[in-house]
Amino acid sequence: MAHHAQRGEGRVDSIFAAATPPGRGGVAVIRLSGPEARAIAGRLTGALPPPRQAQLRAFRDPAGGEVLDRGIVLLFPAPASYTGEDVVELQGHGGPAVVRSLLDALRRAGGRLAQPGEFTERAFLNGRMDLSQAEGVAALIEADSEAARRAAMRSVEGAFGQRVAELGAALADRRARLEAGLDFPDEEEPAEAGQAALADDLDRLREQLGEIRARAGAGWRLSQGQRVALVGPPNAGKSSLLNALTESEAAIVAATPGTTRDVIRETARVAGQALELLDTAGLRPAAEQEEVEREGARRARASAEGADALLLVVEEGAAPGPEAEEMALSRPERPVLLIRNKIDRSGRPPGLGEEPLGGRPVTAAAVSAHTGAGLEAVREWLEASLQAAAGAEEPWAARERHLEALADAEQALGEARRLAGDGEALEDLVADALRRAQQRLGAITGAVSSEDLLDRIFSSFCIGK
Ligand SMILES: Nc1nc2c(ncn2[C@@H]2O[C@H](COP(=O)(O)OP(=O)(O)OP(=O)(O)O)[C@@H](O)[C@H]2O)c(=O)[nH]1
Ligand SMILES: [K+]
Ligand SMILES: [Mg+2]
Repeated sequence: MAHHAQRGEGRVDSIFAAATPPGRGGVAVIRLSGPEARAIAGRLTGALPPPRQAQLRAFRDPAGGEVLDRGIVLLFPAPASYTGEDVVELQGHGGPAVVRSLLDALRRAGGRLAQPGEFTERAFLNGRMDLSQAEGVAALIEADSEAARRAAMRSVEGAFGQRVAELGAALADRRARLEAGLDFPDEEEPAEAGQAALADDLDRLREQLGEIRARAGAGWRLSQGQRVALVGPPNAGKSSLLNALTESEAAIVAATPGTTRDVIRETARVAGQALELLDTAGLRPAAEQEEVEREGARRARASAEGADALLLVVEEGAAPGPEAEEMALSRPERPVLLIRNKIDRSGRPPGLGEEPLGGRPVTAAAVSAHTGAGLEAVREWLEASLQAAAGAEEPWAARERHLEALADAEQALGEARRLAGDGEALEDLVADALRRAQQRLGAITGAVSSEDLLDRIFSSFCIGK
């Protein structure tokens, strides 16, 4: 597989890529890494500057000597570079033709165009970072909110990987004790004492794992972006609210009930974070629905199902009706805001309050989609509820594969704990479950990894990283 040409037997080749995005800009950065990086760059620039010193050079065609561009050269010698190899950076003018000509010259000078994520993969293979940190780098680049950036930085700086590695080491210790027979030393010692100590230790380890899962889970949800659905009876003003909250004209608004049939999606920004707002068809009792309306209601239900929070919209003074109310309360843990719209007609002041809905209190907001009154309170409610729904303070940027590994480890530890609690001295089985948990944790940091796993991880990176 080309992606891993540098690994295994044989020599390591030297790779290059533009580190800045395609398009036009003031400066484009091209990076080279590998044992031949100095020689290859030197064929374009002549003598390289001393390490970490920026110097101006002409970038020449290695064959004809034509000056392709003029810019800054930087050398980062191995091992104290991003990849752990010799790295040379060329900073040229940020135009597509300039970048193309430099990349072509580097290829002819003996380099190979890097695969997506290949620089970071080399950093991992050379021990510059663990896998969770490498994936944190990808999360940092993908982050488009302040909260996601912070979570990614925590992972890049190694907090996630370190906690996972510490727990893995604790599991290894516990397993070593078991395998050495220290818990159940001889026939005279009552077996219950050893059993109880083992059970206590396993409880503690599971608690630590639970904390890690909570923080990784919260980070994963952050990276997913959250969805909020507008639901309610026809003509309540759902589409008007979608437009007002997203400052768009995405949804058709009309005085005719049943205007919205398809689900309309639009991005709203709340506290610097993008969330997806869904406008849905108005809901009436099934008996009154005609064919298209029924399909609209089905789509509304499906969208509401997966939403992280619901805005239940009614006209001020009206009831939501059983269909909308049932949908709003279908998942008790999910935040619901009851919106009383069109207060411009009654002159009621905007603001938040509390009202019973299906027997439990929910927050209610008095708003006007027309004047915008009360919409700030809706945004604040969204910010607070979605933060709470993400759970855990100080989340770590994490991917789905991390959550899977943590869930598997939790299952294995749970099994170990059950065996320990059974009162049977099944040391081998407990040790075996601990080993499985440890292995799954090792997959997060890369202590345990396979070529296949690395391929999947790094191929999702952008080129030049
Ligand atoms: N006075 C007043 N009228 C509003 C307000 N919001 C919406 N309307 C009007 O109410 C009617 C219905 O608005 P829509 O936004 O289409 O309502 P909807 O809930 O999306 O309706 P359906 O898609 O048919 O279910 C339109 O005539 C809107 O102009 C408001 O805040 N004040
Ligand atoms: K309407
Ligand atoms: Mg509508």
